[in-house]
Amino acid sequence: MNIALARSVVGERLRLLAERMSFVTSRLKGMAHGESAEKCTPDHCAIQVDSDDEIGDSTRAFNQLIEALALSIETETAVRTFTEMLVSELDVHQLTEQALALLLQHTGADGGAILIEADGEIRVAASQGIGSAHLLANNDRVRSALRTERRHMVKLPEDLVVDGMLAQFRPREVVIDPVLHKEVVLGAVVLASGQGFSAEDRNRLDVFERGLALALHNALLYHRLQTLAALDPLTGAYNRRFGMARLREEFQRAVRLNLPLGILMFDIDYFKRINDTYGHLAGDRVLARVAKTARSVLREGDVLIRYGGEEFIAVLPAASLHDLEYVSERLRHMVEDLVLMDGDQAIRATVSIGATAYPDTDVEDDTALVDRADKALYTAKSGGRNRVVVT
Ligand SMILES: Nc1nc2c(ncn2[C@@H]2O[C@H](COP(=O)(O)OP(=O)(O)OP(=O)(O)O)[C@@H](O)[C@H]2O)c(=O)[nH]1
Repeated sequence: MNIALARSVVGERLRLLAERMSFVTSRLKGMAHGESAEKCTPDHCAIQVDSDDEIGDSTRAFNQLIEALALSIETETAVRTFTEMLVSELDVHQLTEQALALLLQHTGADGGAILIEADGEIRVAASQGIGSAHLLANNDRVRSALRTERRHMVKLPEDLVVDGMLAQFRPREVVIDPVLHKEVVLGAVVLASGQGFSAEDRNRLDVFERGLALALHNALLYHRLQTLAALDPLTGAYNRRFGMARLREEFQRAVRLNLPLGILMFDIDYFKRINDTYGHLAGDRVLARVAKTARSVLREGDVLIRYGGEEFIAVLPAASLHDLEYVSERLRHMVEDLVLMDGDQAIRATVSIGATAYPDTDVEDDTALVDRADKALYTAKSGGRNRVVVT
C-alpha cells in the first residue's frame, strides 16, 4: 500500500519533471533553428517547488538550470542583435546612436554616451539620458581612462560626481571604458546606472565593446576615405563630382522645405597671368589662399566646391539674394586685400563673382541655378572684373 502511494506521489512529480525537461529540450532544439526564445522563460518552464525533500531539491535545481539557460539565451540574442547592427552600419553617427541604445537596453545602464577621439580632440558622438554630455569630453576621469587605456568604475555618491552625469536619474555607478582597436584608442563608452552594474552586466559590456571597437574603426576609416575622395587636395574644397551632388541635395531640400538657396560662382581674375608671372606653384598658393578666404566668409553649413581650375561655387542654404550680395562683396574685398609674398615679390589677386538664389529667381533645378550664376559671372568679367553681379 505504502509502495503504491509513494509510486503515485513520487511518480507524478517525476513525470512532471520529465515532461518539462522534454519540453525544454524541444524548445532548445527549435531555437537552434531560429525559433523565438519567448516560450521557454522561467515563467513557462519552471516547476513549482512544493516539498522540502530530494524531489524539491531536484525541482529547485531544474529551475536554476532554466534560469541560467534563459540568461544565456538572452545574452546570446543581445549579442547577435548588436553584432548584426554593427556589421551593417558604416555611418559613425548612426552606428554610435544605435550601439548606445543597445548598450543601455542590455547592460542595466540608465544613461550614457559614446565619445570619439580624433586628432587629439574628444567629441561626443552619441548620448542618451545625460544632462550635459559635452562636459564629458573634458572630464578628468574620462581623460584618465583614455590615457591609461583602462576601465574606470566610479561609485556614487561616496565618490566625486562625474561632470556631465547630472542626468534625469540619480546614478549610483558609472563605468568609463576606453574603446581600443589594435591598441589604438578610438574613444570611450561612458555608462551610468541608478542600480549599479551586476557582474553579468559587466561581462556583456566586455563582449559588446569588443564588437563596437572593430565596427567603430571601420566606420571611422570609411568616413575618412569618403572625405578624402570628396575633397580637392589643393584647396580643401569639395571636388566637382561630390560638390555637384551636394548642390543637388541642397536644392531638393530647399524645394521640399520651401527654403531659399543661394549660390555664388567665382573665378580668379587673370589667373593665367599670375601663373605666367610667378610660376605654377605660386599660382597654387593663390588658389589655396582664395579658397581659405572663401571658407572664412562662409558659414558652417555652406558648401565650397572647386568647380574647375580657378573657378569655385559656394552653396549657401537659406541665403536670399540680399544675403548673397553681402557675402559676395565681403569675399571680393577680402581677396582684393590679400597679399601673398613670393620671395620679395607681393602677389595680389582679385575675383569676379556671379550670384543667384532660389526661389528669388524662377529656376527649376540645380543645373538652371548654376547656369544663371555662370551668366552672372560672365557679366561680372566682361564688366571689368573684380566685381559682383547678383541676378
Ligand atoms: N597654378 C594653377 N593653375 C591652374 C590650376 N588649374 C587651372 N589653372 C590655370 O588657370 C588659368 C586659367 O586661365 P583662363 O581660363 O584664361 O582665365 P584667366 O587668366 O583667369 O582669365 P579670366 O578668368 O578671364 O579673368 C590657366 O592658365 C590654367 O592653367 C591649378 O590647379 N593650379
